[in-house]
Amino acid sequence: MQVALVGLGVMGKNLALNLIEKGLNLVAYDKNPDAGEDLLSLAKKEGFAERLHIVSDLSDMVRRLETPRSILLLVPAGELVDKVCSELIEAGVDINDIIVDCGNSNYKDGIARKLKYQNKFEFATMGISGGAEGARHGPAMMASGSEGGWERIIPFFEKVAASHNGESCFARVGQSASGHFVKMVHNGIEYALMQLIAEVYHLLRLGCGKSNDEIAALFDTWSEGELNSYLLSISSHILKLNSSDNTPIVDLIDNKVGAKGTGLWTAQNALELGIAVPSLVAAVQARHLTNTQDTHAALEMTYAAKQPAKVDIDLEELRKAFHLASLLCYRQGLALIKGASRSHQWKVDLAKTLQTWRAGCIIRADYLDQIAEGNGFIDGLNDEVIALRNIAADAVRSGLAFPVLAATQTYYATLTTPSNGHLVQAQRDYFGEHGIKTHEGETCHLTDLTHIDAKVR
Ligand SMILES: NC(=O)C1=CN([C@@H]2O[C@H](COP(=O)(O)OP(=O)(O)OC[C@H]3O[C@@H](n4cnc5c(N)ncnc54)[C@H](OP(=O)(O)O)[C@@H]3O)[C@@H](O)[C@H]2O)C=CC1
Ligand SMILES: O=C(CO)[C@H](O)[C@H](O)COP(=O)(O)O
Repeated sequence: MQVALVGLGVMGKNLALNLIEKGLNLVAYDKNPDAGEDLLSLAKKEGFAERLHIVSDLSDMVRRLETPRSILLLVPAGELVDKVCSELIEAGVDINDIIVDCGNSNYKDGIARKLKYQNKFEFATMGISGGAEGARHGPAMMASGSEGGWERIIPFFEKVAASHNGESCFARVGQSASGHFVKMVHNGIEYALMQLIAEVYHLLRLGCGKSNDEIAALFDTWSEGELNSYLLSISSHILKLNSSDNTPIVDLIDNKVGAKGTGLWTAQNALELGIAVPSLVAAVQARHLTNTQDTHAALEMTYAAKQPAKVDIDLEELRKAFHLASLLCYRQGLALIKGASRSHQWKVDLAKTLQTWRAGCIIRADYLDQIAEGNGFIDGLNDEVIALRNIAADAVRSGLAFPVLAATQTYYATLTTPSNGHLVQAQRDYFGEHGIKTHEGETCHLTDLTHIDAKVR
């Protein structure tokens, strides 16, 4: 089988090597000729360059491909995707060809492009996760759509993707551009889990005065049990890295955090759909706050100045709190996918979605077994509930900032304790005559239930 790949950066180069290694013939192009040369020399070194053909323009690529053509794009999201699509039309792709956008594109752009290109070629979308290592050795692949062109390439993607217990982490999760929506939410969860780990680190380092090595050792102990996850493992590894003069690498890094858009889109979509994902939103805003010039988060860049320990944390309680908080981040993401699927009629299969996250991707974790068992995956975690409450309280008492930990504890409490919406309903009706709904389900006004002599002015 033969496919083409446009964009040979971090993801494209590594996916290209993976594709060739698995037996595919690849025609590859990047606007930067050095990227093609670099890929060719890597493929030579690994001994499978005979299945790789680097081209220096898209017309040559289109000419060389067997028809119907299958072309993958791994270029930065946004206008560049349309630019490459236009160039490919110019180069001669036709209605029988499939072009799969594999970047982190906004799913709304995917829906628009499907319509825009419907008479030119088949436009399909697929989210990929796993970074450079995943792309090289087996990423998670979240595809969608029911187009005919997929049938040609699916058997191959199933082999190229990571696998978990012998099952591929490639799936067409639902209809339309739902694959990109699922990848977007994957990243929203990713932001929240990264921030949560950073907050646990923060509490231990500044709150309890532990060293990077001690925290790394604790993370390693946790990884030996049910908390084993890719993000926890890389965090421990990072904490153990030292510069040549033995300074911990983390202490040399500025604390302003960038973002490319998927976390923000997750928050925006959740707000638009009316689905609560407070931990995911808090993680996006935590990044924003690191970039706000006049906050301490931005000004006090490093941990170099030693601060005295302020809180006494029970480490077993911290482990349990971290466990429940992590599960709750996935719960929010899955609720968002479910709600969006219902609104857009995408028929997203959550079991297939979770299957794509089992290996290869950034949010892979052993406790996904627990999540895959179904909706009740946070039921019965009574000790963890108490632990989350106690740790959140300890954290707040330290005076340091824990946006995701606090939001997650509040999220759980909101799910499981009485709400105070009745007073807010009454306030809205008092000033704006918006109406209230009673326990009996009757819609009326405060003035239907009581006589109000004179309203507060
Ligand atoms: N890095 C990651 O961990 C992940 C990234 N993604 C997504 O995958 C996509 C690619 O990401 P990544 O590989 O990191 O990005 P890179 O910036 O490393 O690579 C993009 C490549 O596309 C090339 N390119 C740009 N414009 C064109 C064009 N018009 N024609 C051909 N090639 C072009 C770039 O060339 P040049 O450098 O000369 O501009 C570059 O080599 C993005 O959408 C990203 O969000 C998804 C999952 C993980
Ligand atoms: O998709 C990814 C991982 O799954 C990319 O690494 C992405 O760039 C991460 O998002 P951000 O750059 O906003 O942190």
